[in-house]
Amino acid sequence: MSPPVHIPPQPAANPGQPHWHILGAGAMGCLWASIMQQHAPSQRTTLILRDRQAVTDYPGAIELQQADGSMLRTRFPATCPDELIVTGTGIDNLLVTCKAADVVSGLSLLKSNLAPSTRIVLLQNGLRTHLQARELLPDFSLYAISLKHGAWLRRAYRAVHAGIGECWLGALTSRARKDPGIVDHLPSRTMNIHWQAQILPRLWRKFAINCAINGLTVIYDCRNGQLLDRRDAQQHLRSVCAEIENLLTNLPQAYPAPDLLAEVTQVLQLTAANISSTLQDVRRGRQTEIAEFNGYLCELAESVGLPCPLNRSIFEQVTAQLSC
Ligand SMILES: NC(=O)C1=CN([C@@H]2O[C@H](COP(=O)(O)OP(=O)(O)OC[C@H]3O[C@@H](n4cnc5c(N)ncnc54)[C@H](OP(=O)(O)O)[C@@H]3O)[C@@H](O)[C@H]2O)C=CC1
Ligand SMILES: CC(C)(CO)C(=O)C(=O)O
Repeated sequence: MSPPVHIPPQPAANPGQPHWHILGAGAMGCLWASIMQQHAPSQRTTLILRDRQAVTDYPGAIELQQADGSMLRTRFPATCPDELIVTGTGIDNLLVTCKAADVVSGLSLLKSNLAPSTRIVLLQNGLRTHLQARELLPDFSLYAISLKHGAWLRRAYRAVHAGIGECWLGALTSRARKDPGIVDHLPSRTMNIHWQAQILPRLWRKFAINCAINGLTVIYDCRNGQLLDRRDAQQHLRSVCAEIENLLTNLPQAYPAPDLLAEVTQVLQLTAANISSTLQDVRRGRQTEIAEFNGYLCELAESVGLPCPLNRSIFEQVTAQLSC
């Protein structure tokens, strides 16, 4: 492995340069912080960790193994919501990289540090969080990124950029729609970020893909590609995709997902060696995002009387894994 490349310490406050705060320094937070600082060394990036104890334990730097195997070691200052609230620090740009279940509570905590002009970018999988955040902050500059990059943590603050993909960035509120220039303040080349005028259809499509894949990888306890190798899993996948397609065609607020099985098959081939995020969470005994995938789909379906037995069964089986 090559020796780490050290990025110099952060510059002092520079009014001409954006200052990004990153909420949640897990796999995605470490990846984006490192790439953002590499992309624009004169900008400042501050990590927002969960609490004061996390700030005390933080080693002062993040190491990222990049997709080409090279290592990047970058120093970042860290803070936590408590400190930001007590000091009344204003946040100009916020990248939200915690899990979906933590987004609304995290944004609510930081509300006094945010102004309508604050650019807030969500990059969670799922959909519910985006809709809830939009309800919480309707007049703010709120964006969403749908991404095909993969990252995981070797241990705390040691991330691996496992799969290079693309990202689509779009507005969730009308204020954000007026500022597509945000893409220039993000590492658009390294992360392959494209501005997407209509982000919701893309979020729905990714949601459908996560509903089809993630839970099944837990049920069959396998890497993504193995869902295509096992006859029982393949048959299950086919039926689940058909149920999701039917639900999304009939749910009033949804965007239909035509040819879902074909796209899911392609994703499984491209990510064959990956362990899905949900299976990784189950193996580590961590809360999964299954409630945001099949759980949310069932809530939507059942609220209008649409049957969803396969998705309900996936939701229940995955949830049961963590409670036993
Ligand atoms: N990893 C991947 O390859 C991909 C991830 N995504 C999406 O990105 C999101 C993040 O995923 P990932 O990085 O893997 O998740 P991780 O669990 O690795 O990271 C989440 C981090 O957020 C922290 N956190 C939670 N709440 C707060 C809070 N209130 N204040 C500060 N920090 C907080 C967690 O801290 P603690 O450890 O204390 O809980 C944890 O460090 C998910 O929604 C996922 O679906 C999308 C595509 C790919
Ligand atoms: C598309 C997929 C399944 C790739 O692993 C993913 O997004 C995840 O693991 O959450």
